[in-house]
Amino acid sequence: MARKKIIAGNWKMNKTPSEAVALVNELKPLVANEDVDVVFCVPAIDIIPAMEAAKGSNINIGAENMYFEESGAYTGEIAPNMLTDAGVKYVVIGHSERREYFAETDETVNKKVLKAFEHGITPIICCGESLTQRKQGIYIDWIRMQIKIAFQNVTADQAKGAVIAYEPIWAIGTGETATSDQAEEVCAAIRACIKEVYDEATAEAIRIQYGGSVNAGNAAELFSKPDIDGGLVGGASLKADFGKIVCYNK
Ligand SMILES: O=C[C@H](O)COP(=O)(O)O
Repeated sequence: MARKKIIAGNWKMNKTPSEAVALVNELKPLVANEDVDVVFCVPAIDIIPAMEAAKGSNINIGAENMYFEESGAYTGEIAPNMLTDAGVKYVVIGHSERREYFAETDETVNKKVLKAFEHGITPIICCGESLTQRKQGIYIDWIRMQIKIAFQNVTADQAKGAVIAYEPIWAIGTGETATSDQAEEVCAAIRACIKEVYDEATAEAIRIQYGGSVNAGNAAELFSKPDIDGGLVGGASLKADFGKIVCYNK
C-alpha cells in the first residue's frame, strides 16, 4: 500500500504573527504538491493568522505542543479544544526539545497522544536517541521503548492515523544529517515495533517521518527510502527552501 508522504515544518520559537503571515504567503505557491500532505507547525500565537493566510492553499496549520487536560488552572498551556476550534488538525508531541527543556517524559507524551486522538487531532509523535546512545549501540532499544510507551492504550485504528517522527537528537539543528541508510534502519525498526504491538495493517498504514537537518539537497534521497514517509523539518522550513523539500519529487 502506498502511503502518502507527509512533510511538516516545525517553526519552533521563530516568527511573530506578522512574520508568520509573510512566510505562509511566500511559501504558498512553492509547496503545491498534491502527492504530499503539507503541514506547518507554528507557535500557538501564530496559528490563527497563519490559518487565515493559508486559506485556499494545500497548507495545513498545526501546533507545536498541546496540554493533556481539557481546561483549567494550567497557566501558559494550550488546550486541545483551543486547537480544534482554530481548525488545527496536527500537533507535534514529545519533541526532544520539549523533553530536554520542559521536562516532558514518555508518560506525558502518552497522555498527550491519547488526548489528541480524543479530539480528532493527528499527533506527530517524536522519538530519537542521543549521540551517546547511538555510540553505545542501544538506540533501537531506546526508540522501541519510547514508541511502546507513547502508544499505550492507543487503539489500532487510532495508530493507523498517527505520524511518528524519528529525530536523532545529534542531527537536530547541527547540519549533521543521518545518512539515508541510518534513518531507514531506525524507521524500519519503528515500523516493525508497531507491527509487534498491533498488526501488519497498522504498521503498513502508519506514517514515519525523518527529522534532523533535512534540507533541499538531501530530502529526495531520504524520502526515497521505503520506510521514510516524509520529514519533520526545522531550520529549512523557515525559508523558501522548504518549497524544494516539499517538491522533492518534481
Ligand atoms: O522538528 C524538527 C527537527 O527538530 C529538526 O530540526 P532541523 O531541521 O533544524 O535539524
